Order: sequence, then structure tokens, then C-alpha cells
Amino acid sequence: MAEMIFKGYKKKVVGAVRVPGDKSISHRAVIFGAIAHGETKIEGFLTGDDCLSTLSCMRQLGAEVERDGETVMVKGSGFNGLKEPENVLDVGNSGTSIRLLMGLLSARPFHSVLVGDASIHRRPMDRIMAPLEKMGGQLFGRANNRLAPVAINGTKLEAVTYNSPIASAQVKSALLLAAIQTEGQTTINEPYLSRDHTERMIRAFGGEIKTSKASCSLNGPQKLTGTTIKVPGDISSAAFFIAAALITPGSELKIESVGVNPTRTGLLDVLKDMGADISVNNPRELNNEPVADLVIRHSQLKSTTVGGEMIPKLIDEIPILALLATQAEGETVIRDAAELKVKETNRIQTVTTQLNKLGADIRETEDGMIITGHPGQPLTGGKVESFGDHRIGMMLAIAGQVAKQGVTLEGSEAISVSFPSFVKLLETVR
Ligand SMILES: O=C(O)C1=C[C@@H](OP(=O)(O)O)[C@@H](O)[C@H](O)C1
Ligand SMILES: C=C(OP(=O)(O)O)C(=O)O
Repeated sequence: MAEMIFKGYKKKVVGAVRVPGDKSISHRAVIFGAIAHGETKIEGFLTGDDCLSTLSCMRQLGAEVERDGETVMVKGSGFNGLKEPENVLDVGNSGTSIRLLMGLLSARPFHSVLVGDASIHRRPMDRIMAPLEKMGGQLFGRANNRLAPVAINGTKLEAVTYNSPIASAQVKSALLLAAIQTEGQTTINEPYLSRDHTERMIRAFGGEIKTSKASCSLNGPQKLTGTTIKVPGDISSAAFFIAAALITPGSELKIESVGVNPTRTGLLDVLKDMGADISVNNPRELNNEPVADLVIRHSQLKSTTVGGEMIPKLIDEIPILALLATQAEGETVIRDAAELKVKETNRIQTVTTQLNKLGADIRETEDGMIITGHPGQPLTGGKVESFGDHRIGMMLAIAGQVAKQGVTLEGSEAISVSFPSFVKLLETVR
């Protein structure tokens, strides 16, 4: 396990950065490129481990994929261009890969097996398997069809209406990837709208999908056409730099070309409420996705309460929000976030235990946490662990900005799952 020391105490964060491409969009761009007809060019592809897992699975499925740094060329010949893989498909640490591929492969006429790392084999897969079975899918998993590895006997499916009990873009996207190959109209209703990158990408590839509030429906089968996808910067990666600037006195940071899709900007909405000085400039669009430049200045934050429909809009940013709340005046309450328990780690537990080790004041609850902020009072610092979770690792690295004795992070290699250039980029602005 790699160990790194982060000594950022009082080191102000200044200058301009671009963060790597959006992880959700990068996964989807390779998958859609492979099932479309013709050439797709992806610019700004995220070269984190998770997206490279998707890329290599698609190659094993017969897709022609060439990568040169952050540029990926995909030659697709439609769904029928995919072939039975000769070996198991390994998604590594990536929940998005395994779940989206389950949807795609359940409607292909061949056998496939999806495996991943220890974390993937603990995370629930029945949320995808159960609705796909309603469509006639044949999927088999460990622990009574709950866990990976998952074996799939691809078959012809039937269109359904599915009322999802959770707001999950992975559930929605898996079903859309099955539905787009299936005769008839499939409708998916969510309790709250989850990130809508799949819906936007279907349109970018010339497909049709109806969307209204937290519902979407499409008529299959559809033929998609290759296109150019320019991937915006990932707001979930930008979040760590936003936090570093906000909590370090004297900071002023510009982050250029960040995706600001409203289903992803919950952190910006909540931070505005907490009194953060963040401006969103030069709004524009890249292939149906809103993009902007952000300017962040050090701010004295106040506490807030976050729950309900806001949670899916900032689900991956809750670890870094918890760190920000340790520096805010008052008690911040995060609730309705039980989904955090089934991410790469149980993030309610890892955030609470690791930040408390650094001197924070956080209480774990059934579906979130309560964070008592002590503005002006630095964290102490010490030795903490990522437990193989990239977002926990980066959040703890940023905690070094307010930890007097610095932060020693074990398991720092996890960071490369979504942000391989994180440490280098952080050095350029401090
Ligand atoms: O669809 C996606 O790209 C993602 C959806 C979210 O997961 P859920 O669908 O489980 O909420 C998110 O946490 C994950 O990082 C990426
Ligand atoms: C939860 C995450 O990803 P995934 O579900 O794709 O593993 C994440 O990136 O925080």
C-alpha cells in the first residue's frame, strides 16, 4: 500500500487549473461509441482506472477502440458488432462499468461474466438484476443473485415500465442500454432525478428519448450514429480543488471548463447556501452538456442541512462536503444519504472515522452524519487510510490544508481510480 504525506496547512491555493474529463460521461462515450454505427471521437477522455476498465471490457467485446492519451477513437458497427468475450470482463473498482454493462449485455445473444475487485464484489447488484429480470433478462449472481461475479445469458428482452425505488443513474442507464435494443416503449420513473448523462448522450448519438422531471421513456430498438464527444471537466474532481480554495485563507482559484449539468451541481447549490464565494462564468454547451468556468475564493462558511432530492445531485461530493462542514460555523446535518453505505466503501463510516482521527467532530447517523464545525480551529492531523476508496483518499489529502501536523494517507494509490493527476495538479496551485 502506498503512503503519502499532505502538508498543506495554510498554503494558499491560487492560479488556474483544468481538471480531467468527467468520469460518468467518459464511460458512456466509449459504450455508446461501440454500439453506434460509424466513428466516434472522444476528446478529453478520463484516463482514470475506472474508465480504462470500461474501455478494455469494450475491446474484449470486439469494439475497435484506439486511445492516444485523452483522445479515443471508437469504430462501432451497432449492437450486432459486439461478440461473445473469450474471458471474464473485469471492471476493477468501477460500479458504473459493471452496472451499465449488465444492461447492455443482458440483451446481446451471448454469454458473458462480469467480475471486479473486492469492493465491487461487496456492492449490491440486485438493483440492476431485478429490473432486468422483469424485462426477461437471465442474470445470475452470488448470494441469491445479489452480488458479483454476475453471469449473463443474453436474450431478447421485453419493454417494461419500471418504478425505481432509488434515484440511481446506474440503474436508469443499465435499463436504458437494455431498452434501446428492445422492441417497444420502456419507461423508467425515479423517486428523484439522478444524473441524466445517458439521456443527453442518446440524443447526441442521434437517438430519441422523452424526459420529464424524474421520468424518461424510449422506444426501441434504435440505431445510433457515431459522433464527436468533447468531455467536460469532472465537477466531482473539481470539488476537491473547490474545497481546498474555500478553506485556505488567501486563496483564489479558477477552474476552467467544468461540467455544470444541473443534476451534478448540488455541491455548488449547497455551498452557495453556506456562504461560499464561487462564481460560475462563461456558461456554454459541449454536446448537450452545460459547461462553465468557476472562480472560487476563500470564504467563511456557515452550516446547513442537506437531504431529499439534493442527495443524488451531490452524492459523490458528500465526503468533501463533510470536510468543508468541519470548518463551517454550526452543525451541518446530512440525511437521506444511506446510498453512501454501498459505494466503494461505507462512506458514512469511512468519512466519520478518518476525519475524527484528524480531530474533527462528526457523528454517524443511520442515513448520514452530523458535523459540528469549529471555524478558526485547525484539525490536528495524523495517520489515516483511504480503504481503497479514491474519494476518501482525495478528501483526506485536502484535509491537509487545515491539519496543523499534516495528513499521512495510507492507500493513496486509490486516487488513480478517478483522478490520476490529482497530486501533481494540487502542487501547481500551492
Ligand atoms: O451513473 C454514473 O455514472 C454514476 C452514478 C452514481 O451512482 P448511483 O447510480 O449508484 O447513484 C455515482 O455515485 C457514480 O459515481 C457514477
Ligand atoms: C461511486 C463512485 O463510482 P462507481 O459507482 O462507478 O464505482 C464514485 O466515483 O464515487
